[in-house]
Parts: sequence; C-alpha cells; structure tokens
Amino acid sequence: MSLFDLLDTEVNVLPYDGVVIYYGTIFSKEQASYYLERLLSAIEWRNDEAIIFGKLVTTKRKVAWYGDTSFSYTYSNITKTALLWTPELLLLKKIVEEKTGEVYNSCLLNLYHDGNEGMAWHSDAEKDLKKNGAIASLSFGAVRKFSFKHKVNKDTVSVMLEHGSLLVMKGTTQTHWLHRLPPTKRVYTARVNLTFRFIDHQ
Ligand SMILES: O=C(O)CCC(=O)C(=O)O
Ligand SMILES: [Fe+2]
Repeated sequence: MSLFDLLDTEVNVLPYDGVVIYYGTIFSKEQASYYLERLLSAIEWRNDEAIIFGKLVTTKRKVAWYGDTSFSYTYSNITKTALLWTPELLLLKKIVEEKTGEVYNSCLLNLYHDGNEGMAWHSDAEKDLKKNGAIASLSFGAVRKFSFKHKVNKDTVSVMLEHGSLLVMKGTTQTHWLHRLPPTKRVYTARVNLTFRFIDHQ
C-alpha cells in the first residue's frame, strides 16, 4: 500500500460494532463561516419540544427539520413536519452526498447557543429512519466534543467536531452505540449541526 493510499484510508472512530468516519474539515474557514451565518439567518429555528416522563418540555436548544417533501417524523414522542429544502441546504446535501457516497432525503438541524446547551445520550434509530442507514453530520461554529458509548460494554470514544467538519455514522452504529454532545463550561459561542438522514416508511 502506498503512502497516498494510506492517507486516503477512512479510519473508523469506533473499535467495533459500527462505523463512524470523521472526515475533518471539508470547508475552508471562510466558507464554513459563510454557511454558519447563512444558516443562522435563513433557517426557521424553533424551540424543541419533547415529551419526557409524560410532561411537555421545551429545550433551550433550537431545532429545524427540512426534507424532500413535508415528511412527518416522530422523535421524543412528538410528530414534526418537515419544511422544504432551502437553496443552501440543498447545496450542502449534495456536497455531503458526494463525500459520503450515500443519499439523504431529510435533515435535522440543531442550534446550540453556547456550551450550556448539549444533547443527552441517545441513538438515532427511530422507526421512521432507514435501518442501518447512514447519518451524516456537518458542524459549523464552536468546536464541541462528540462522544459515543457502547450500550453493553460502556466503552466510550470521543471526537472533537471542528468548524466546517463532516462525520458519518453508519452500519450498526445506532444499534450498538449511544452518542451525545456533552455540555461544557468552556464554550461561549454558538454551534450549528446538521444531520442528514434517510426517512423510510412514509
Ligand atoms: O449536535 C450534534 O453534533 C449531534 C446531534 C445529534 O445527535 C442529533 O441530531 O441526533
Ligand atoms: Fe443523534
């Protein structure tokens, strides 16, 4: 194997039971900052609602949900309806599809205003999602830690998600691993994350 092949090899972040590829930054700092500003202003950000232990809870984190059609999608016990792609989301989807070699029909966006906001341990294996389908995650803004924990063995692995970076979770990752975005006292600026997904069972 030549050095070129070696540099081109995709390294799995997970030791077993799934595949997570971290591509690092796929945009220049200038491009990434342009997208961050566009997403902050052009996306219809909403407070996220969830039903937890039977109670309706509103999170500080903001969310938005876009797709090919006005899909309905259920997570945290609430059914949401997708908005149709904006031009910049469609462009980002195409770039991510080319990089990851997969196709996506929807995107969940999260806006974390600062390090006080995060996302608790979960896996993205809702019944509407294609089984073992790839989930591609684009990050803009503050660098944040992203962690995986094996559901049985409790092994944990973390990656720092940089401004303008791409990560993909595929194979059996959602079956065997949880992931989270831990809150941190050290981050004072905003981060926007986009997870491109494939919704089935319409
Ligand atoms: O913000 C992130 O990097 C993760 C978001 C996430 O796990 C999700 O939207 O399901
Ligand atoms: Fe997730």
